[in-house]
Amino acid sequence: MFTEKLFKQTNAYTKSKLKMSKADIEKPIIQIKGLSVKTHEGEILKSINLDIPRNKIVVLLGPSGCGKTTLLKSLNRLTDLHKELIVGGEVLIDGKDILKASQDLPIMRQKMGLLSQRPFPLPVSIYKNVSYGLKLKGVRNKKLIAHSVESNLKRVGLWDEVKDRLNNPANSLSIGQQQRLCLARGLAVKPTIILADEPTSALDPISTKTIENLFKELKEHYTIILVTHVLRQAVRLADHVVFMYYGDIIEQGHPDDILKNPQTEILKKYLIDGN
Ligand SMILES: Nc1ncnc2c1ncn2[C@@H]1O[C@H](COP(=O)(O)OP(=O)(O)OP(=O)(O)O)[C@@H](O)[C@H]1O
Repeated sequence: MFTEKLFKQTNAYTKSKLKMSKADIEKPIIQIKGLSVKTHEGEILKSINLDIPRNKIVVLLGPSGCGKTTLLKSLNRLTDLHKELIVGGEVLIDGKDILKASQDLPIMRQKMGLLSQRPFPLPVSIYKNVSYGLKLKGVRNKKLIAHSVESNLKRVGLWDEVKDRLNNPANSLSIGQQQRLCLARGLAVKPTIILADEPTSALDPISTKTIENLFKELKEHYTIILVTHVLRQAVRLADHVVFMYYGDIIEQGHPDDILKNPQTEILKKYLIDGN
């Protein structure tokens, strides 16, 4: 009985995906329509239109200050935390406009895992970091929680490294391990989208490669939106590249077109200078 329930819960996402028609799977998971973000001092995003395809890695590129992080923050309404930001337009996730105040924010945010430049583990144990989201959702079944902790730590390749010290504080891990722990914490609440803002910028090359390999595996089940300044990382990972400049999308498309055959002088210069 328990095994059956566990199976049902742990496979909920796969099943919901199987229920989707081919046409639904091919529809963009996110449609951004006329998204503008401004302050009283000026525009940060200038009426952006962008479709994010499902189960792909979409890379946001562009010089510092062009609005990449602001775009990511708009997708899970972290912009709400900055009262000075005035947000307009529509962000449709699976057809629902998440900018509408009536949306249930916590549920909407659960659909999105967030990885930042530096990992922010909670100041509790490794185990509690991964179980946190499920507990918040009201799950009390200890076997189910233990299964989730183990399977998500395995998924990010951390289980063998931490299985004998699950009760140690999360901040006893290396920065690379902490970043994978944060990814496991996010995956435990079964998001459909992962927002990653330069997630490897604080990591050593080996941890970076681990995260990159994970992203390649995870895109089978998740849509990943990745901000990076590392062009080689964009080449390695991107299915779709979006190049931004001063709050606008200048070019977007397949990495072979965007990175090897840029059409605008601005992008050509960026690819040469990296700025
Ligand atoms: N809350 C805010 N209030 C005022 N200006 C802001 C706010 N948030 C962002 N900005 C401004 O908006 C612009 C875009 O910032 P954003 O962080 O989105 O850029 P970015 O492309 O992610 O840059 P980087 O690559 O350096 O991280 C910057 O000029 C920034 O100073």
